Amino acid sequence: MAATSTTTATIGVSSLYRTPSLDLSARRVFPCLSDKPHSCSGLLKVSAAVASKRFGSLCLRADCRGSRARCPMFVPSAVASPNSVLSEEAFQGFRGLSKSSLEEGEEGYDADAYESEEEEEGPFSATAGHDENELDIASLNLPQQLVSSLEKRGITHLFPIQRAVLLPALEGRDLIARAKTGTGKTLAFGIPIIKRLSEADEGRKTSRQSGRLPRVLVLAPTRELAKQVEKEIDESAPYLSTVCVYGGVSYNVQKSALSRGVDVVVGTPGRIIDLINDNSLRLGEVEYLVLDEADRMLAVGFEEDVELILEKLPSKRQSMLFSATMPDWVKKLARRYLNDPLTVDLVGDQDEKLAEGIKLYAIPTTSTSKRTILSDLIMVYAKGGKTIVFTQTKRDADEVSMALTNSIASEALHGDISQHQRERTLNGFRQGKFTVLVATDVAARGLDIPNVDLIIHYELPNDPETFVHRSGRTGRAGKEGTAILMFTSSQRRTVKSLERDVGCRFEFTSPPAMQEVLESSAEQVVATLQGVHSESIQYFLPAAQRLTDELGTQALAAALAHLSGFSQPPSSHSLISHEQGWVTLQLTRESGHTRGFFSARSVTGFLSDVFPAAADEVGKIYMIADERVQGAVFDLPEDIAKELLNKQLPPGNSISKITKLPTLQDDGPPVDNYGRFSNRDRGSRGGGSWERSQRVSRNWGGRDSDSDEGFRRGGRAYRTDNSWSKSPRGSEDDWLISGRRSRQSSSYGNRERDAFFGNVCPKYEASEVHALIVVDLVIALQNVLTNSHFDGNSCSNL
Ligand SMILES: Nc1ncnc2c1ncn2[C@@H]1O[C@H](COP(=O)(O)OP(=O)(O)OP(=O)(O)O)[C@@H](O)[C@H]1O
Repeated sequence: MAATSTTTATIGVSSLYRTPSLDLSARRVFPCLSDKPHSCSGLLKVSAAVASKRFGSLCLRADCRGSRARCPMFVPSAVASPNSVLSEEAFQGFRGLSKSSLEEGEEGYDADAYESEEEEEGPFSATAGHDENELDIASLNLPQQLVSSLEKRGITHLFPIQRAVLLPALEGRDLIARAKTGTGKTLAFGIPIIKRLSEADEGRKTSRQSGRLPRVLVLAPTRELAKQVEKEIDESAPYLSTVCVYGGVSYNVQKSALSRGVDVVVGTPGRIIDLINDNSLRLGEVEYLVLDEADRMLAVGFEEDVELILEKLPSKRQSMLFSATMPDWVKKLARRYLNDPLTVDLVGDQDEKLAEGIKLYAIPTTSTSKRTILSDLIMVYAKGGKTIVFTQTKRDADEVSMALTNSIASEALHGDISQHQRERTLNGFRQGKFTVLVATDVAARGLDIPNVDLIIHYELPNDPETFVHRSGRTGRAGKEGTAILMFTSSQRRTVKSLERDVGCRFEFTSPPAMQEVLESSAEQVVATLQGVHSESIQYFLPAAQRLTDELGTQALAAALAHLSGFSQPPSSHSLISHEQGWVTLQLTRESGHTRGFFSARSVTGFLSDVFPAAADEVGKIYMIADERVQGAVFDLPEDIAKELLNKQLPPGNSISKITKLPTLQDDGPPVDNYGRFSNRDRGSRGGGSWERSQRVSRNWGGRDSDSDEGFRRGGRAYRTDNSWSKSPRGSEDDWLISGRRSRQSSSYGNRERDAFFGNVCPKYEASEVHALIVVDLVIALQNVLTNSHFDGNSCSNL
């Protein structure tokens, strides 16, 4: 420390932007950097985005350090290249980033020393004279038309990623950028490109020339994202001609739009290649290239197409690459096709990757209870707002959507649905014609649907990135939102891994109790009533008057109950399986009264002693996770439970009906796809999560169950190396500790088997199906035997 002389200049970013021209270099803003001999030119750390919750507080700070040893300039990685623009957060996570930087293998820098200096100043030290209003878009010397069209859409201040990208993009630098979901990446490249195109067009007669070739090419991995980017650019700069090209629709419209002359082409790689081959799209005049969601290109198998397109671009151009992660292929692209790129990272490895304002819940379910719980979750957590439910497969998306439609208007969105229908569905959802969209991961990335209140991960995502992108469909543009992860008992550990990988915390909670569902549906009905037209009300007033006279508030309550779909009283349901007609009880034993190890077997034994009918009918039994409590929860049919609750119990034991599940013990291996394909890589848990995630992404691409443009490179992975992890059968039984088969579990078996063959048969040859049947039987037998070890009674069920 003593040997270091540190000069820190902290300057409000507005002083940068208020200069007459935005075409400034950092050195002009911080003259000390270039003028003073001690200033070690290039020793610039621009902490471009210190985002407050409201994206409000931003400062740029230049640190001129007199010591070579301690200076970020000497970090020879691309991330910390002399002109890198990094957030404070990114700098905190610098060590991890530099590992995965483009110039791997070179010497690192003393991150600890650097951090200690950070601490002295405080990583987010308030900027003297910083004023949010100084950053408003109107004062940035942008084209007036652009400012007005942004203003019309309520966009008056730059978001952090936009602030961070603006200056270097205007300087013509190539960029690699990373920011959290929903934080405005599209306009981050959109605004500078539009500004430069507009300036170039000023006074040019030929700017509207028919047949002109595109100057901007934006590559997006999915049709939906491409359309969205096009919309954002078109709405921001309607005076430019923007054309979107993607597969699944006729070529003619796209070709004639291109032939009329175009400024910006946004598209998916497959269709772009087709149009190039057809000579309808010529890229010889492209000055700006944007690769949006570059890692996703890899995941959906667009590597070759992207490279082919990049080869066809003029070498003199500006390129901007946006990517959530940096798989090897993306690094390779950056090395090969970007010119001395500047890295803008507003995420960093240590931080939560989700936008702030997204509340996360994890809710235990079983495969049989999922659907019932789902509609309750939507009722209680979305409260009539927009919800996106994510499934793993197209089939599930269809089925879940169909099942929901009985109670809530919903539609499915996945890759097998025609492009036109997908667009109709998305528009309907945007306009609020229906409130629940059930989608595969095709919809997870990039879709910007305003005001989505709730995301439900009906099935666990395959990797942390998918979780982040799915969840990022809510809480956009600084708004609040909720994401709920549904998991089964055997997936609890996976949920914990997810927390670690994403850097987030779930609130573990039970499925909504019936009371909550009733209250929420009453609230929604009341809200709907408020929307009834006053004229319509007049027609019903006499009847309402009569009813009120006869029944008082009962009349209104009856109407609310009916409109909520509860004309009949709700039946009780299990908290474990959510099946109707069942209740969940908790047995607790005081510590002095236990004989040996308290287990599921002790529970059945206990029930046999107290009330044999209960032992015969008991459903699933789970031990309570809290070590200080000797207890278990179990399901019983409602009538049996009532009788049991009236029985005299041996001293030290108590049984009660519960309305919320306590935390239960974990059993069995995780049953999901999460990180499965990266197990080998993960074995050495040494790499940072950025590094790990590359491997996840690469492998994940191979099994995408619903990728865009028909890029389906793997079948449904029911059978994996040594497990049946996605098989719908048996997953429950894997962790079932129940001593006996109950009515519940036997019905489960049939249903699941049907689902299994229904799912598998269309995808497999007859011989494979036979093999699957055999394996299925073997597993079933193993389960029975396992249970018979556990509880001799099970054998009698054979
Ligand atoms: N400066 C701004 N002020 C207000 N709203 C903005 C601003 N910039 C962008 N938005 C809005 O925020 C929303 C999210 O922007 P965008 O889709 O570009 O985010 P993103 O970072 O690309 O998200 P994702 O990673 O999910 O693709 C859009 O509706 C956009 O219009």
